[in-house]
Amino acid sequence: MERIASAQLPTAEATFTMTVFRAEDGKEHMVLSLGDLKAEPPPLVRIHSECLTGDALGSMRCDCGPQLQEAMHRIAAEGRGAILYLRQEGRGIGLGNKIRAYALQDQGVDTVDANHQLGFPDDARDYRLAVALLCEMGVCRLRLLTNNPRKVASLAADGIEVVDRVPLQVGENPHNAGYLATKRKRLGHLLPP
Ligand SMILES: Nc1nc2c(ncn2[C@@H]2O[C@H](COP(=O)(O)OP(=O)(O)OP(=O)(O)O)[C@@H](O)[C@H]2O)c(=O)[nH]1
Repeated sequence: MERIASAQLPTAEATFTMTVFRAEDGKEHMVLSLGDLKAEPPPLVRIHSECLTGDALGSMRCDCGPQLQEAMHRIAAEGRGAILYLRQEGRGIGLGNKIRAYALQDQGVDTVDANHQLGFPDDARDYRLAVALLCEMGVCRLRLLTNNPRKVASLAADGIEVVDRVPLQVGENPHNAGYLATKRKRLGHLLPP
């Protein structure tokens, strides 16, 4: 993981430091950070997977956009923390394939079966990327903003101590109710029924 550049990024929530890293496959990933990440208590961290449709366009098919906004808001409120923005669009299958999966979901297939019909696993992400970024920043203990127990387990398996899982339940709407229900029932996300 190569550190490329860092600069200040003023936003409505806070002025974050944005740092770009390049992985061995050439993909660029981003960390938005605030305050001293090595101080106690362990910082609030969000590991966010790229979602062009939700993060940039405000799509209501998923909860990604509101989760990103809420993570920025909570980190700003604490005055320290980080968002790792991983370029693993579409749970790792890429934008074109995610839209193929959306087209299948438009015909009634759920998000997991749509991935399978396209020949992908339900979740193709690799959190070793996140571990490499955390190690680069010297963060070995954190409080993780997520509803996804798989994320917590992946980090723990690679030696990152998740001292607390902080739920991030925002952005439910009539368009994504079925999608969220599938995340809960088939992907193990800790979401209210
Ligand atoms: N393949 C696929 N990817 C999707 C779909 N909807 C959203 N995504 C992607 O899912 C990723 C976000 O993952 P989620 O499963 O929503 O949440 P998570 O990161 O596992 O868990 P949280 O930390 O609780 O948010 C982003 O990369 C989105 O682009 C879909 O229907 N199909």
